[in-house]
Amino acid sequence: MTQRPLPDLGPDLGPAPVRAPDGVARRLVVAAAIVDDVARPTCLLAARRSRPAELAGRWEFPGGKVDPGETAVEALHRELREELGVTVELGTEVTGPDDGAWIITDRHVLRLWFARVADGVPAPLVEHDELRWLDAGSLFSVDWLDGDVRIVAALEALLAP
Ligand SMILES: Nc1nc2c([nH]c(=O)n2[C@H]2C[C@H](O)[C@@H](COP(=O)(O)OP(=O)(O)OP(=O)(O)O)O2)c(=O)[nH]1
Repeated sequence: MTQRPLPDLGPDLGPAPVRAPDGVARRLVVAAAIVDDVARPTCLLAARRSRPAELAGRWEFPGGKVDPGETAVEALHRELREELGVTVELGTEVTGPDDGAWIITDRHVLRLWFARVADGVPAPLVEHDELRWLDAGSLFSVDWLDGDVRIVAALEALLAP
């Protein structure tokens, strides 16, 4: 994925904005498709947001924004430690159609990696109030954030029955 750092974008965009193929500068968000087995995944861990109010109740991939001075992978490990209390081993990146990433909102672009829990038991510590393992047949039994729907559809094809 090509990521061109952009200067002087204003305080609201925060650090590390990237310009997506549509020319819009967005904040980079990193997240994990946590699965039971990165080599042959059969189920995926979904997380229900508890905040902010406009996103509460919607489901997403655990993760968050990259902080200044962090690499994307460092940010992902930090977010998963903070949000779920786990350490993970990363698998391959789930690349998307937008310079290898996924445009998820008009302000955010997502990079997503497969991951397996290496230590700890995932718990909804902050930002989430429920976690759920979904198999291929139940992937759409939860109300995913709008931007995630096409990503989940792509993952559906990658989950073994
Ligand atoms: N983490 C995550 N965010 C997503 C997904 N899909 C999606 O549209 N988003 C949006 C929701 C938020 O507007 C934005 C990510 O913000 P965030 O609140 O998770 O970031 P953060 O943990 O760093 O939170 P904060 O420090 O800014 O409060 O991207 C997803 O699958 N995972």
